[in-house]
Amino acid sequence: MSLTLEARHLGHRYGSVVALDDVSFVVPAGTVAAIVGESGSGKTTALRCFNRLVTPDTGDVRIGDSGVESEAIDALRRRIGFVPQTGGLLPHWSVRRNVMLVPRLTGMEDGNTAACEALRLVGLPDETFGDRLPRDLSGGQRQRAALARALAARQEVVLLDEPFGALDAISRAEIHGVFETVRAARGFTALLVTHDLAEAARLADLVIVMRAGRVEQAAPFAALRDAPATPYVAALVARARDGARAMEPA
Ligand SMILES: Nc1ncnc2c1ncn2[C@@H]1O[C@H](COP(=O)(O)OP(=O)(O)OP(=O)(O)O)[C@@H](O)[C@H]1O
Repeated sequence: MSLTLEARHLGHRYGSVVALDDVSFVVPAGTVAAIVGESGSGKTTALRCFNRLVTPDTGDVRIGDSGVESEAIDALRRRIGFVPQTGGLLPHWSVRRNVMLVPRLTGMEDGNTAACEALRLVGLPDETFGDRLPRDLSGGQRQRAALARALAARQEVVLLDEPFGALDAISRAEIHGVFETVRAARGFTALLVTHDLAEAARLADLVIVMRAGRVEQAAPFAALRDAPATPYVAALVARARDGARAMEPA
């Protein structure tokens, strides 16, 4: 089973900076949504409302049928997979110990099996990679291990904050494939922050375009491309198209 995610009229300020200004969207159960937008548009702040790293000044966030405020913060964070920008693996712990963390904390009876399953899904079998330290992995492998950690307790909701941003184009393409495999196997609901519209188009069913703390448009990529709601969305799509052309061989 997977769960619907919903942001309802979120508002948030950091001092005088308005980070979120009446942000609403729905991510249907079992789908992937990407929040895209330029630096400072409020993407990370919106994402962090879902695991209560940020408490919005106004509005509320719901996962399934309940508001996130109604659940103890630790319990909430353990049932939501989270992949931060840097992966967030503990550097002195082996890959296996990192991936086992949440299954252990939640007392999962088959935690070991679940962790090994997650590692196999992301293409890092425990026999080969379990004993390694994060520094002994490539950047792409580290982010795969971070993805395995976020899924090891069979989480139904996954939040990803620019998880592939620091990778080169080849590792990115590889991990996109891994993400799609994992998604097909698990059927979670995911919210992904990225500044890359092409990545959003590939991985997400719904693309939420943010600008200056507001949602400009939330729609499947094809709808953004064919019927952009604002000149900003049209410009973003045109820029992504030009970028894709520049990558093609001459
Ligand atoms: N802890 C903070 N204190 C003060 N201002 C903050 C804080 N976190 C974010 N901001 C400001 O709030 C606005 C939105 O930030 P946020 O990180 O949500 O944007 P973003 O779209 O995720 O940006 P990026 O792509 O650069 O990560 C920005 O103007 C940022 O400078």
